Amino acid sequence: MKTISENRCFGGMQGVYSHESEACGCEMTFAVYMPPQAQDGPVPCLWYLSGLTCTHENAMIKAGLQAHAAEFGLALVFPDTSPRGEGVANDEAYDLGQGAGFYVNATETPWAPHFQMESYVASELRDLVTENFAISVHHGITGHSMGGHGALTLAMKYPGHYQSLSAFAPIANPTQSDWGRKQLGAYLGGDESAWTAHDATLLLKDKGWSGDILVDQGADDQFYDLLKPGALVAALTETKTAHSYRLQEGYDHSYYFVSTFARDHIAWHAARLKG
Ligand SMILES: N[C@@H](CCC(=O)N[C@@H](CS)C(=O)NCC(=O)O)C(=O)O
Repeated sequence: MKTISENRCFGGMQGVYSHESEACGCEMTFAVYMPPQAQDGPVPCLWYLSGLTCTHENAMIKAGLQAHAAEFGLALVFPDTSPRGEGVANDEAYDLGQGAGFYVNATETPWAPHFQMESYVASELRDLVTENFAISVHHGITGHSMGGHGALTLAMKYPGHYQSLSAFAPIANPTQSDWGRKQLGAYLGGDESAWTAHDATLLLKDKGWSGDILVDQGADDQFYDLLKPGALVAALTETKTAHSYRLQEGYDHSYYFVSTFARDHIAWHAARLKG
């Protein structure tokens, strides 16, 4: 693991690091925020998965999570959204390839050799940060848009991995959306039965979630129709999953929306990760 930068931030440390990823077969960059409480021993860890076009950096500099993480004593991990580099497959579209890994393990050409973001986030990077930082066994997960999809699906796919769950404007029903069908088809192939394990709405009905879920969604989100929040809310209701779904009047899809509700999400996770 290489240190790219470390900056004191709200009494803790915002770091950016890179490492050679076995899962993705390339160098991966990620960011970790350690709160001041970590000086006294391991702290719970909140994973923040970012959306389309993002790197580890967008949320780190725009979501304003660090002040709240310092207040509540949570570490933050910001993974990249895909493998990157010259030898890594890409596409001209902003929503496929580099910057758009969708948190799945690709099985199809040309993506399969590097696009293994599910294993990367759920296993490899988790092991790496747990070994190298004062992080406890308590992990929560959240994310925005494609990252909200990643948070919801990884939490349900890996029971026991994450003890708390929330999302900001998640891609909630990707098998029924152009933000999903295109990418799941490219990465996993045309057999749609392979897609269902990567759709939060379908996973909720199939496997469910053992805890409760906080979802914030902007009512003026310019991508509202692609995100399909209604399908997720219907599944939450149908499965009697405890949740707080908040449709936020006037808010769009941007980091102004994410940063506005960042403290509520940190408080949600902190309350569930202390036990
Ligand atoms: N077509 C848009 C879609 C991308 C987009 O809005 N991405 C969201 C996540 S889905 C984002 O977080 N963008 C980066 C940022 O706002 O810093 C663009 O390329 O700007």
